[in-house]
This record gives sequence, structure tokens and C-alpha cells, in this order.
Amino acid sequence: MSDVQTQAAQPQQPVIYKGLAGVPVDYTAISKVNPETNSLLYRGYPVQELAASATFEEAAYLLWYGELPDDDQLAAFEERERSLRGLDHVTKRIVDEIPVTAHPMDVLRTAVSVFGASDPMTPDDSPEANLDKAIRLFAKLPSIVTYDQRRRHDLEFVEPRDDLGYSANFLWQAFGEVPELPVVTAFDVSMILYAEHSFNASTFTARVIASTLSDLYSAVTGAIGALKGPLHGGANEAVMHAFEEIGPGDGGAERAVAWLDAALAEKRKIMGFGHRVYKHGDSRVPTMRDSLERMVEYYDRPDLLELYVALEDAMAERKNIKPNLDYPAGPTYHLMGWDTATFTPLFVASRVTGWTAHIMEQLASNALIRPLSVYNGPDERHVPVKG
Ligand SMILES: CC(=O)SCCNC(=O)CCNC(=O)[C@H](O)C(C)(C)COP(=O)(O)OP(=O)(O)OC[C@H]1O[C@@H](n2cnc3c(N)ncnc32)[C@H](O)[C@@H]1OP(=O)(O)O
Ligand SMILES: O=C([O-])CC(=O)C(=O)O
Repeated sequence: MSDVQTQAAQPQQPVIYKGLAGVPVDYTAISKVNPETNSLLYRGYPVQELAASATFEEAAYLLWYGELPDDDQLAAFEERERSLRGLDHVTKRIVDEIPVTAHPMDVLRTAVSVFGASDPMTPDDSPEANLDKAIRLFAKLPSIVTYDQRRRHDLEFVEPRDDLGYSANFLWQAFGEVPELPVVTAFDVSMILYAEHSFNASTFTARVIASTLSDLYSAVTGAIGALKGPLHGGANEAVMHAFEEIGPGDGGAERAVAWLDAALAEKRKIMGFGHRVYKHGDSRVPTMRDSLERMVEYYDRPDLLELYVALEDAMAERKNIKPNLDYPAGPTYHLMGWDTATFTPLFVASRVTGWTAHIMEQLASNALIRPLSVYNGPDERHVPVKG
């Protein structure tokens, strides 16, 4: 038999792209992640420009409506958001039943599930109803996140204030006082940077759930589960655990390098480093690092920045791997006083804007998401006949 005949007889082997790496699965008009130019656009606007000149409310509006709001649109949107911030008794009661030892992401996932079970609009998948649900979640998540953080410290719920913008109110509800402007600004920047990032694992999860014509709350609940993992959103919390392992105090730089060498020798993944799409650095890191530096100065914690820089430099030298957004976000939240376990819920509060924009985009041009697998188990066999 000739070689040509042999090849022709072979069945074609399908190519498997593990983790769907490098596989485009649909169009999106919501954001563009461009690793070549190291840029991230929300509806065409560079995220750095939004972080510098817009509020998180404006960025959320942009993601949902496709355009930045004019003054009247923003005023109406803010009024609506502020009116929805409160927390109902049912959700509080159910959260109270969850042990305080539960991970805050589990609490948040449960709370969103409760919202879905309680909202009479849940089955209505019209764009208007879904936008309304998205704004409700956006407005209420800070209440849930802060309610849970405070109950873990045996502190009462702080009622939202409708005279404060989103980020100032979020911090007010967490700590019972409104911090100074630099802190509010750094927090708002983090919310803008975390809001949207194309087909990341949690957004894709939300789109898969939406594609079955399930409901928006189910899709967000599933997305929270996907974001919890340390390879995705859970990394901002894990960064802080690494800093804690390295330990506070003098000589942080040397200890950070020693810690890294030991961790790499054990083949550990270093949390807050690497990215599936960006290979030359995450577009959002310089802006977030700038906020971190401002907070280091504000709280007078140069030791934390020393440790941050030492780990980043050593990682570049040893592995040529750069930080992702979670790396500067973790220590920034720590300086502001957030519990480490609350870091990923803060990511949820921001990303709910992107998730819900994607859910609505998926439904506007839906196709059930159902890829193929290639079976590699045992050949067909048969159950022995008994007796
Ligand atoms: C907001 C976000 O969700 S950003 C992501 C947050 N996640 C993290 O920070 C977790 C740590 N990082 C990682 O685990 C990875 O970099 C991921 C999951 C983000 C991306 O992973 P992938 O694109 O699948 O790359 P993959 O894991 O195959 O890494 C490629 C190589 O770089 C190494 N590598 C990548 N990231 C890291 C890291 N953080 N620490 C150590 N090694 C790493 C891998 O070990 C692998 O090496 P090998 O080829 O010798 O096996
Ligand atoms: O895009 C990704 O894979 C992860 C990420 O950075 C994000 O979701 O913000």
C-alpha cells in the first residue's frame, strides 16, 4: 500500500484546544481585550481613560447601554441605583442562617440565588426586565457584601445612604464612616477596572447558562461560582495569603525572594501572576498599581510596596511572568481595611455589570452553547448476562 493510501485510511484526528485556549467562540461588542497593543476597551473607550475621568456608575451605564450617559441620563440612573440599595428581611434572615465561617463568596452566591427565588420578574427574560434586574443586583450587592463582612465581626448592618455615590456608600456601609477622597477614588478605580473582560471563565459561565434560556439570576449565581476559583477571581484573596506567608516587617524584599524560590521549587502557582490572554502584562495593572501606590502613601505602608516590588521583580527574573490585575488589587483592598476573604466579593460587585451585559448580549442573538467532546474511554462493551 502506498503512503498516500495509508494516510487516506486514517480517521481524521480532531484538534482539542484544552481550556478553549485561543478559540474564538462568539462576537461581543462589550469589550475588546487586545494583548498585542496591551489595551482594553469598554464599548470602544480605553479603560484607563474611564478610570481617570468617569465614575463606576458611568462605566456601568456604558457597559449596559453602549454609550456614556449625558447629565440627565446619569442623574436618573444614579437616582434609581440609590433607591434600590436597601436589603430585604428575607435575604438578611437567610444570610443569618449561614455560619460565619462560610466563605463570603458562598454567602454572596446564596444571596443572589435568594434574590432570584424572590423576584417575581425572574422568569421575564425581556431586555427591559433583565436590565432592571441587573441594576437591582448592582445596587444591592454592596449591602450583601458589607452585611456579611460586618456580621463576621459581630457588627450591625449599616444602612445605605442615598447622598453618596456608589463607592463612597460601599465604603460607608463597610466601615461606618466615609473615607477621604483618595480612598474613595482608589476604590472606584478598582471597580471600573474589574467591571468587564470579554470571555473570561466567569463571563463565559454566565453566557452558557443564559444560552439555555435559564434566567439572569441563575447565570449570575453560576458566574459567582466560577469567579471564586483561585485561577480566576479568587486570586486577589490568594495574593494576600502569599503576602501573609512572607510575613510583615523589615527585610521584606529578601524574605519575598526566598519565599518565591521555595514556592517555585514546590511547583506552586504564584497567585496574581500570569494570564490566559495577556502574555506581556495585563493592561489594567499600571492603573491599579498607581492606586496601590497612592494608598501605600496614604496609609504610610512602604513595607507593603517593598514586598510587592520584590516579588514582582523576582517573578519576572525567574519566570518572565508579569502580574495580573489581582496582584495590585489585593494589597490595595487590604490597606483600605477590607477582610481578605471579602476581596473576591468586591470583584463580584464590580463584574456583575459585565456579566449582565453579556447575558443580555447572549440572549439578543442566542445559540445554545454546546461544544463537542472526543470520547477516549473504553470501546463499546456489554453488561454480562446474569444467570
Ligand atoms: C482577574 C483574573 O482572573 S486574572 C487571573 C488570576 N489568576 C491567577 O493569578 C492565578 C495564577 N495564574 C495562573 O494560574 C495562570 O497564569 C492562569 C490560570 C491565569 C493562566 O493560565 P494558562 O493560560 O492556562 O497558562 P498556563 O497555566 O498553562 O501557564 C503557562 C506556563 O506558565 C507557568 N505559569 C503561568 N502562571 C504562573 C504562575 N502564576 N505561577 C507560576 N507559574 C505560572 C505555568 O506553570 C506554565 O509553565 P509550563 O509551561 O512550564 O508548564
Ligand atoms: O480575562 C480573564 O481570563 C481573566 C481576567 O483577567 C478577568 O476576568 O478580568
